[in-house]
Amino acid sequence: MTALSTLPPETAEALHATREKVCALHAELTRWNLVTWTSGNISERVPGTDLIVIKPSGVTYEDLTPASMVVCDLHGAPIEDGCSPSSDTDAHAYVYRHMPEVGAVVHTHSTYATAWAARGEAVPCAITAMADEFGDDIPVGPFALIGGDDIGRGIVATLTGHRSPAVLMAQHGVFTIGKDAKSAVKAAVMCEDVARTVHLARQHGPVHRLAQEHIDALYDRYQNVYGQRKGTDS
Ligand SMILES: O=C(CO)[C@@H](O)[C@@H](O)COP(=O)(O)O
Repeated sequence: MTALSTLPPETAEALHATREKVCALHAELTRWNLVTWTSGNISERVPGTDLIVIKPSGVTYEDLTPASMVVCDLHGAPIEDGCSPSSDTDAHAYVYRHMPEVGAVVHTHSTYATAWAARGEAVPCAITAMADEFGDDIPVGPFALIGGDDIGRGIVATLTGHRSPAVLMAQHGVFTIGKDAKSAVKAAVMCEDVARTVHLARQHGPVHRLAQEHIDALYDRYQNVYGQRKGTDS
């Protein structure tokens, strides 16, 4: 068990900043009604290290603090004594080991998206907001019991080579990935938003997937043109 005090100063500083950020972003899961009680969790890589920070298991959101965020290696083992890491840590860690481009992982049981997961049905890319953020349908991954690599393996198998940053794990809930925790949280927020919209639309009639050429054009615009140019004050 490595004592955090033995880490180089720059690593300790990066770790502290990541703990602060990951703790603060958990408030976005409750703000957008994506979680109930202690469900859900966020993790992020600590820059320049083979460490991650993840939510402690079973701690209510109002009791989360930066210091309670658990520091683990890429196999999900805590590197110091303290809180027990999320029960989904194995899944997060598997994603980090097999998708090096992923900087953060989020897990929720958000209502509408989890209803699609309960049916094992992908959310069809039927609205422009889906094309913007997901660039495709939101896919379904296989059901897997918690603990071990099965959930993580299903996430990686489903999202590798897929434009969507979100996957609906069958009969379980949502996992999203991103370059950083804010991106992965945004994907979770948008996943629930579009799952609700398409669900409500389908209650009153069929929904139709957008033409692929339109999905591609919308995705390219949103990912590469939308918003403020990088580096401009906004
Ligand atoms: O979905 C599961 C397990 O897969 C929940 O227990 C999870 O959302 C919350 O667990 P943690 O409190 O992070 O251990």
